[in-house]
Amino acid sequence: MVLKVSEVSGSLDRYHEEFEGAEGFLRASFPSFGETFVGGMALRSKRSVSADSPTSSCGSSLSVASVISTSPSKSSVLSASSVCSMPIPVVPQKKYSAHADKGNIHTWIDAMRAQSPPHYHGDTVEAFDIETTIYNSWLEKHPSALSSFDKVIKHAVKKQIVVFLDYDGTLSPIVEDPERAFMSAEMRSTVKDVASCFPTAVISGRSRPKVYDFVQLSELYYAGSHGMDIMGPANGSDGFRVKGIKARDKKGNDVVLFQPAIEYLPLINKVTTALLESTKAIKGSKVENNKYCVSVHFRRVKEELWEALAERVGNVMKDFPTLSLTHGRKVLEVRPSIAWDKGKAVEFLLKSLGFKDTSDVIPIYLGDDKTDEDAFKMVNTTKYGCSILVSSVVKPTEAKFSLRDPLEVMEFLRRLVDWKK
Ligand SMILES: O=P(O)(O)OC[C@H]1O[C@H](O[C@H]2O[C@H](CO)[C@@H](O)[C@H](O)[C@H]2O)[C@H](O)[C@@H](O)[C@@H]1O
Repeated sequence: MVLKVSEVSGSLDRYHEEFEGAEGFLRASFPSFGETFVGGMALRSKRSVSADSPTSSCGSSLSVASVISTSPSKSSVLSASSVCSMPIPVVPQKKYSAHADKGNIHTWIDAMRAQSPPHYHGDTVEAFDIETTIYNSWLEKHPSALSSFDKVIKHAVKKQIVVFLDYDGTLSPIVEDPERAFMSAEMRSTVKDVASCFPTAVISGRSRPKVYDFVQLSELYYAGSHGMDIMGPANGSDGFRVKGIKARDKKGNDVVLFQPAIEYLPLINKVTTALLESTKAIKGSKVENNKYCVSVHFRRVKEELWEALAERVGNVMKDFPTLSLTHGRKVLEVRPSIAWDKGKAVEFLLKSLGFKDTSDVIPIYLGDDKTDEDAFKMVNTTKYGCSILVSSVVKPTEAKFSLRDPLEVMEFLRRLVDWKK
């Protein structure tokens, strides 16, 4: 059986209706949940192949050599005098849902699946055709940033491009073991070239020192913990509404360190200990402390144990009412309930770079995950902003453009460099 394009488009529209219906239901049932929930297209077949199946790493081995401290507890990059005198900025509180009832647990699990939907590699050539047709129909709404390259750089002659890069799934392929998510030497050298042409920042859910260890390029700006730990340039940051702490990196450069969730540090360490204890019996689970947030990984846990794991996470959360849960690709993330996200980090960095008027700049943001959606939204509010989702499967997204995988990301970045040169 071969479906006509119109029939497939119909399925896609029906899917969107169902997704929106589910989101409406969730909003009604859990008023605060709409802020974090994102659904996704779960095209399932009996013999599906995961979009996130382990990919071999082509990365080089990494050594710990950085301008940034690798110990989350030490601020070795800072000159002591700079740290103490600055007030901790007050960031408005934002409530996410973290109730551990069964309804929510299933919602978390569905939301995690939605971020990593399987490829619909059905049993037949026709099934493959359907998948391709549905993907192509989605591509019409989120065209490839490669085929639309001229559109992306249309205004770039007179404006300054600033590049924002997510790490996992964007610069490095998704792999089973988060400790081995290396980026390739080619990608590193490409990002280095990008940074020699445009201001470039990496914005990751990882802790800042950890993502630095993976990337190993001192010429970039880094925001770790989903933007809650930013090291940016000192120039141009004066006058910014929420000031960072003036500091100096190991090379003697002036930088600004901005950590809006700093007072949550003891709590994050406490919840990490509690999560480690409560999840240790679940085989394959992993708790990763990302300094201002904590990831609980489901990727190596058998699917039949996902509910038990989510339930344990939910039970721990009951003791931490000021923390919230969000989700990503086979991961639940515990974070402070503050109104700060990757979008705010992009805004902060743009202002820190001196772009108070965003119509002077072309921010280009590339990311693959739910938490990148906040950054897409922010970039879309700017006149020339370019938001790019990295995904080889259909996902609901705010991004205007798409790229399939880190290899296409590298090709896109190369074209940016070539265009500049
Ligand atoms: O914002 P990012 O840089 O994309 O970080 C988001 C999370 O990425 C990592 O987890 C994801 O990648 C792992 C390695 O490929 C994969 O095993 C895992 O299933 C993914 O969720 C990282 O380990 C998390 O701490 C980050 O929050």
